[in-house]
Amino acid sequence: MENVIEIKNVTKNYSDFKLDNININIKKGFITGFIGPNGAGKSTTIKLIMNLIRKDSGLINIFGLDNTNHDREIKSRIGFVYDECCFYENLKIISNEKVISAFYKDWDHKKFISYLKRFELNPNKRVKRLSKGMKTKFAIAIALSHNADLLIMDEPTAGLDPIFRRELLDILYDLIQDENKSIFFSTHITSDLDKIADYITFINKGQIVFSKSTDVINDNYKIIKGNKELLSEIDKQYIIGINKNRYGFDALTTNSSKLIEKYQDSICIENANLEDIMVYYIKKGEL
Ligand SMILES: Nc1ncnc2c1ncn2[C@@H]1O[C@H](COP(=O)(O)OP(=O)(O)OP(=O)(O)O)[C@@H](O)[C@H]1O
Repeated sequence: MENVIEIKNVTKNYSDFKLDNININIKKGFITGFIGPNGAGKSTTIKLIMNLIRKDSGLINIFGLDNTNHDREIKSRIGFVYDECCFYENLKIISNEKVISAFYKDWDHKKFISYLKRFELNPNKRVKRLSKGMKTKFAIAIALSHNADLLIMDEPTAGLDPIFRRELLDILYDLIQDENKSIFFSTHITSDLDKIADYITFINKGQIVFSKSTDVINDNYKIIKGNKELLSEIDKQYIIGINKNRYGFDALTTNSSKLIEKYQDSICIENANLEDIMVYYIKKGEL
């Protein structure tokens, strides 16, 4: 399967943080969600992909091209949404379009106007007068209006109301039906990813915990529950993280079949969602 982004052995050092020799492959034609707790390194990774900061070592290829040597060419094919997007605050939305559209050879004015209507954004409003959510909608409208092959978004749904969030997920889902388009976005709202992501990359403390398809995740990650007696007995090699409570424990495992075989009726099993997986990996608990 073709990769649209390849991150190979990339390291970035800050005074009290290290993005530590990370490797990520983002598949062409799919939606990949990027998850991890605050300060895990998501924005740093995205800034490195977008060549906004300099890496200390490693390689980043986008569309098969080195992202530092082919900066302009690559960026013209990416729709990018992030918090510190640099629009012209004093200009109206429609005047921003005139400036920004010049950067993209495939700019589609009609599409942009239709997104403004759909997102209920007044083209004559100055950017500085937009609310946080409206600014994000404006950034999304821009990102969607130049026929980009790849959408990269850093927490695009933060600050959006649930109705628009749903609409955005529908737009992203429709977009990906064209198998040549790819989407990579970070979010803390893991339920959004439960709905639409094909792959998940999970980062913690500057290291990649895993990159897996959502099918593999759904099939393999389970929450098991048992009582206090079982807690002392259970084979800890099959447990990723554990949460003890008054009655016993619940724990994350990728080996539920082994545990069922061993403990049969003493445990009960539930599916784990992405939030469970993140929480149990990070708060591993005392095994
Ligand atoms: N310019 C910088 N100088 C020094 N440290 C930085 C700089 N930018 C980011 N960091 C540090 O890098 C670490 C990772 O930050 P990053 O913004 O990548 O995390 P994140 O996963 O996006 O977090 P969040 O979910 O809170 O947005 C943090 O400890 C942060 O303080």
